[in-house]
Amino acid sequence: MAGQQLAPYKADFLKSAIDGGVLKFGSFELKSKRISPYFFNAGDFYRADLLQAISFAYAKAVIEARESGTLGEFDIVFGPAYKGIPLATATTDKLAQLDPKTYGQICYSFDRKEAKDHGEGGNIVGAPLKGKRVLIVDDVITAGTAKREAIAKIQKEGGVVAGIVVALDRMEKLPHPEGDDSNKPMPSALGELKKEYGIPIFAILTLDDIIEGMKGLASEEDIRRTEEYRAKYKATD
Ligand SMILES: O=P(O)(O)OC[C@H]1O[C@H](OP(=O)(O)OP(=O)(O)O)[C@H](O)[C@@H]1O
Ligand SMILES: O=C(O)c1cc(=O)[nH]c(=O)[nH]1
Repeated sequence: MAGQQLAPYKADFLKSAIDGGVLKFGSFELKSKRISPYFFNAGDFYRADLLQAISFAYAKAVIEARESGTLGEFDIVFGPAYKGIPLATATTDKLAQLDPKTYGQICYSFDRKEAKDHGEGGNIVGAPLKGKRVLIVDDVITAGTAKREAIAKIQKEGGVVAGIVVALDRMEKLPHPEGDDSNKPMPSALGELKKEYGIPIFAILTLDDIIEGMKGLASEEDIRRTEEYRAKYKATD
């Protein structure tokens, strides 16, 4: 059964992602330029029930991380443009709904990909980041490039990054300086970012969870190609 080993909220989330067609199979070029046989398109969580499912899963993951001590306190939920924007706003709302006492006053904000030069101007929409502890909510981590960009923007505004939560950790290694196809071992993007910035980074699902959850739902060919991809880009940690 899909996601049998997973916490119920993770298994429900995986089922929503598969049923909602968010998890796609084929050939996709990633931000890192790798060609992947699968793609997790968080932009497809556009129906109200799917948005509820994704925001519930993020909120549960955040609450769990706070309760276990993995994640410290935060003031703002930040969604990197573009796909992070609805994720961060919906998660803020869901956190306050699930635990109004703890999260009723948290705020959200997000960046613009291009600065606005009229009206209120600037790069950030929503709560000002200066002096605040900021939790980044994004869809997927692959090579960590988008996460580095988000951290730099937050720091430039005077915010302090408290952690990062994503829906999916693709468990991929960083690109090798000699070329991405060198087949040389490399550490994971997630692990290196954690070390470099000293912040918690956690995911609702990993690629391993997805492969397990695909069994019986996706074609044997899609599963085989995804497993081959995992073997090729698997990180050392
Ligand atoms: O480089 P990584 O941190 O591993 O993440 C990969 C990211 O790349 C994509 O975002 P993109 O910048 O393409 O923006 P989008 O949200 O507008 O799709 C995708 O949504 C992931 O968030
Ligand atoms: O690495 C990416 O660009 C990427 C991977 C993925 O599964 N989904 C996505 O939106 N982006």
